Amino acid sequence: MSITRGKFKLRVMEGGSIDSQIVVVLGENGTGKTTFLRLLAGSLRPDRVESSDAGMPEINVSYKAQIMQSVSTFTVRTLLHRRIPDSYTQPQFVLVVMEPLQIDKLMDKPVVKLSCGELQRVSLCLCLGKPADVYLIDEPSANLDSEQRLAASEVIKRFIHLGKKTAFVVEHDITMATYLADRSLLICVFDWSELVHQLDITVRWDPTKKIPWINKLGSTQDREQKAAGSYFYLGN
Ligand SMILES: Nc1ncnc2c1ncn2[C@@H]1O[C@H](COP(=O)(O)OP(=O)(O)OP(=O)(O)O)[C@@H](O)[C@H]1O
Repeated sequence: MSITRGKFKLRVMEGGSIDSQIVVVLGENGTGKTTFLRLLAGSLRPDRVESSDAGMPEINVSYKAQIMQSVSTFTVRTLLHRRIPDSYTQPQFVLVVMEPLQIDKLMDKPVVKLSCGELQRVSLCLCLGKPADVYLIDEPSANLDSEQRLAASEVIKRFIHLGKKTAFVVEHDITMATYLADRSLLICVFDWSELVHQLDITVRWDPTKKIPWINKLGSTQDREQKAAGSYFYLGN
């Protein structure tokens, strides 16, 4: 499937994941990691879906956004009670998630007064507290100090493995990413212009398939594009 947002285009190829697996999504800023997670979460719709995706199963997901904001005047306790009423009192969830994230210290604070790091811990708790098969966690280490980053990694790892769930985690902190990853997925920008020069090929836009297409070596199109110095021609 693919999605276009302004000048940015992300193409996602078919893949798979298994239970008890954490897939860490890596890539430079702006390469589309959040866009990929939001596609999986269903909060963004692809503008093109290949036929092989047609049988994609409906997945029950829980998503933690990268940018968290809250103007809620509720206390953390009220928020947990409203959003994850079953999980937040469940002994195993308390032990595996809430205690290591030190949520008990935040219970009586109004959400609007939480620091960014505190809000991050509460957001992670809310995400994991929602029953789901796949957890989509965007930058859980942002705003956390090194001790809390370690705690957050352990929480995610134990929760996903114990519950035999699947997680896709976007992470820039390489220590945390290495610790978390059962598997890694690199989202990259493919620099065609560099590659076509190295291979001495030319590429044109195929209007029917709506993809870039490599010209046959020595063909009229290939020779014309080389003569014009236009190795990678995508039209106007
Ligand atoms: N609403 C939008 N309209 C136009 N372009 C957008 C929109 N949202 C995102 N983009 C662009 O899509 C590209 C991918 O954004 P995305 O947030 O998915 O990247 P990212 O890999 O998560 O980045 P980061 O590591 O900085 O969080 C960026 O170039 C961004 O500017």
